[in-house]
Amino acid sequence: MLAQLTAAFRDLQIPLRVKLWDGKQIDLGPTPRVTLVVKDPSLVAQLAHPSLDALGAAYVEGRVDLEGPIEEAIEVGDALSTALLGDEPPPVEQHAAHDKRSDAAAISYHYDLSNEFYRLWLDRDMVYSCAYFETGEEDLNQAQQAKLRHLCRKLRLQPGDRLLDVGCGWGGLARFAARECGAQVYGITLSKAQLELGLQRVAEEGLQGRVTLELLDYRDLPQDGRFDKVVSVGMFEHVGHANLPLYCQRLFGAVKAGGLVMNHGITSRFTDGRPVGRGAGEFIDRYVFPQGELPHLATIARAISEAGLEIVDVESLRLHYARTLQLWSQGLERRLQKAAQWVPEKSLRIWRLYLAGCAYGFQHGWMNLHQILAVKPRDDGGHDLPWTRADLYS
Ligand SMILES: C[S@@+](CC[C@H](N)C(=O)[O-])C[C@H]1O[C@@H](n2cnc3c(N)ncnc32)[C@H](O)[C@@H]1O
Repeated sequence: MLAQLTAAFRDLQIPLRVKLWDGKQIDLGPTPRVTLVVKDPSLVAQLAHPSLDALGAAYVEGRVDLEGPIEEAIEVGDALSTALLGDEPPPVEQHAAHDKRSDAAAISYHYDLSNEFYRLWLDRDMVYSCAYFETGEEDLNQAQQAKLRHLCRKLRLQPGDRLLDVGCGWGGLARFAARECGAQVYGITLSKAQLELGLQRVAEEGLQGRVTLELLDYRDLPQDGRFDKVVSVGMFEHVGHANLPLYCQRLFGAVKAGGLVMNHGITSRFTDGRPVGRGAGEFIDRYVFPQGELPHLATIARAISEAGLEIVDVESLRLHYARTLQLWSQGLERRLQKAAQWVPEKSLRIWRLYLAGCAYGFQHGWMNLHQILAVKPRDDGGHDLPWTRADLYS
């Protein structure tokens, strides 16, 4: 078996050293930058067919260790996987059925991990979604504030506007919209840990009269058109293909006629929503976002339109998310020892791979990020948007 592996690795020219359990070493290229320490002989067969899921699982389960910078390990892992498996896209996957109970469990798994852990590498406001860079040189705090401003501008938020924030996280956008734009905000999340810290931060800023945060599933949103504007940021990735029509109907039912809806989230590269990256999608599903699904822009655009909303503006921010994830990953890598105090070793290994891997995936176009702005037209077909986008950049 080992001879097979050595033969498979020959001539690959990848800067990787494989250190085996018995002390033997195989260098795949002249100047290895990353070392894969294989602790378990039964892994040899998998190494000859290295899907990113199998490689990631071996690291998460502690059957291999990595030496070298995490972003280089991702690059080398992808090179190895591409060399030995080729670049065939995976088959179309079956999409999961989603219900409130399984969605709540999936959300708790990810977001209730530890507020202290997330605080270590997110920005001050703990915004957990793609930031917005005007030059690419900004730090995370600046870029997340710019993102919140960009969203509020696109929503043309006015003092007194009633804003619904679907999937509000730790409440960064809700507080920004109340503080900077004078909006009345109602935010919902399914994560108890997020809600607890979110409420604490609202109170610390004295915004209790203007920001209400609650634990609520989007399926239970009021449907009487009471909101002037609706925003959903980094949330619809949890909804699932099967429920996209229902999700969009709930947004439609929540907003008044003439009101605006912003859906900001990750979209798939493939129109049929199949996962990308030789097993990277399976890894994310298994360890990072159980039940997460990425629809293509065309799929979410169809669901939004069929719900009765009219799409008026779409912006791709793929490279903004690559940069955001790179900054998150670098932040975590700088604080690994502290992070280990807040989460088990297995979780730390998962989040290290997830952040560095997604930075790489966005950079290489495995997925995209779209902000989709829509209006709920009034009966006469009118709405209140200005004629041009000039106000966004003034
Ligand atoms: C990636 S976080 C984004 C948080 C926030 N919008 C931000 O940008 O920082 C996704 C959010 O969606 C929420 N969420 C996911 N599924 C939900 C559901 N079924 N109902 C309500 N909220 C949900 C999660 O609880 C979490 O707050």
